Formats: sequence, C-alpha cells, structure tokens
Amino acid sequence: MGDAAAMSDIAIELDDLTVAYARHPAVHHLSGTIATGSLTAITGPNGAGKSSLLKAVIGELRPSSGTIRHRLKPTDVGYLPQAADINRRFPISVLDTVLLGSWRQAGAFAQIASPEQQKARDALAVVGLEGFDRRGIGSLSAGQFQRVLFARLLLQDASVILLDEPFTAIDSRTTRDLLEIVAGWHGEGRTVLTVLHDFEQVRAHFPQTLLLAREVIGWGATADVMTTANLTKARVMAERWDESADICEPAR
Ligand SMILES: Nc1ncnc2c1ncn2[C@@H]1O[C@H](COP(=O)(O)OP(=O)(O)OP(=O)(O)O)[C@@H](O)[C@H]1O
Repeated sequence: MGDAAAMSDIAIELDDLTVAYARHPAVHHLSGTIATGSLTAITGPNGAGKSSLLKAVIGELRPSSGTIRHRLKPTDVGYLPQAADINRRFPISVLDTVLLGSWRQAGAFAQIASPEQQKARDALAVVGLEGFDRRGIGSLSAGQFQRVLFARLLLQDASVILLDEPFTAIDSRTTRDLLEIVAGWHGEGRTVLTVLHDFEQVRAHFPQTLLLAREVIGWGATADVMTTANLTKARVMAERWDESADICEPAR
C-alpha cells in the first residue's frame, strides 16, 4: 500500500507531539493515529492537556516539538470550543450564528444565498430549535445555545469534528439529543474527537478512547483503556504534576 492510501485510512497522525505554554508542557510526547471515521473520546483529569491537544490539531497552538500530520483543509474541520471560551454577548441572531458554519466555506463577506438560509433553518429543526431564528444568542439557555452550535456544525458539513466538553452543564435530555447527532456523524463516516469528563458517557457512546494525563496513559478500544488501573494511574499522575516543570523532564 502506498503512502497516500495509508494516509486516507488515517485522518490525523501525531508523532512525538509536545504542546507547551512558556515551556511548561500541556501535552508531552504523544504519538498515535486517529483513524478516518473513528469516534474517539479524549478523557483525563483537569489540566491533562485535552483542550490543548484539540487546539494544536486545529492549528491554534503550534507544537513545541513533534508533528501533527493530516491532509485536511481548514474547512474540513469543525470545532466546538469549550463553552467558557465563547463570548455570547456578541449581538448576533441564532440564524446568523448557524450560518457562520457556511461563512467558513463561502468566505467571510460572501452573501449567504437563501438555500443556505433554508439549510440553516433545517439544521435548527434537527437540533429542536425550530422558530428560534431571530432570537439573539445572548437570550438562550446554555443547552439551547449548545444546540445552536451543533446546528452550525451540521451546516458546516466537516469530515473531521472536534468537540471540547460539549455536554458540560447540559441537561440529560439535551445531552441525549446531541449524542444522537454525534452518533449520526459517526454513522456517516465522519471522524469525531470529543473531550469528555463523564466516564459513563465515554464507555456508553465512544468506541475509542485516548486517556491523557499530559502523557498518554492509554489509547485504543474504550474497554481496554478505561480500566481501573489506568484511571488510577491518570489520577495519581495529576496529583503529582509540578505546574512549573520544564518540557522534557523525564517521566516518572
Ligand atoms: N493559555 C494558557 N497559558 C498557559 N497555560 C495554559 C494555557 N492554557 C492551558 N494551560 C495549561 O496547560 C495545562 C493543560 O490545560 P488544558 O486546558 O489543555 O487541559 P484540559 O485537560 O483540557 O483541562 P480541563 O479538564 O480542566 O478542561 C494546564 O496546566 C493549564 O493550566
């Protein structure tokens, strides 16, 4: 098999990736591959480097060392940041927020044709927000706003979707509805990577898991990775973290 064929089975390849802030490592010496069409949970303690890893994959953070290989154009990647990173005071309607999904494809100042507006309304209906088009995003509940962001991802139609803690502070009904959309993306052959804290959600809905504690603790089939021994190891490593440690301090 040639390199090109091999790469099409692999959506993203990490080779000895280290991501650091002012030389303090958030992700340390991570190597592995994300298969095309896989559905992967990224889990681990607070400060484990999960968000930093997603930010490195979308190019918002530059690796300190190592490489991230993929053949994706920016429009091939849909990204849902953590809720805390999103400013909802921006005075923009629900419909225009969803249409941002196609602005990424059309170019920021292109006119959005009415078929796109119809698609945006259809996406709002899929996430259960029919008739919310004209509401300002600042007036929505946290769960409704998360549904809007999922509608935007539906419109973006990306082949790789990265979600950072999409169900934090979201009630069980909304979580169930959004998990169904995630399962739909997986069924369509898209590659989905989701940062999650809830181990039960990881076990129930995600076939693959990357358990991270700055270094990789386990990466593979969820049942093999989410063992008591691995979870204990991740917790113990988190308790020992020295926030001022420099990169390339030997792992204990
Ligand atoms: N902008 C930043 N500047 C400096 N340090 C940062 C920055 N962002 C993250 N860090 C540090 O990098 C480490 C990893 O953070 P990151 O947010 O990637 O972890 P996480 O696994 O997503 O955590 P959580 O579960 O709490 O969201 C932490 O020690 C954090 O303090």
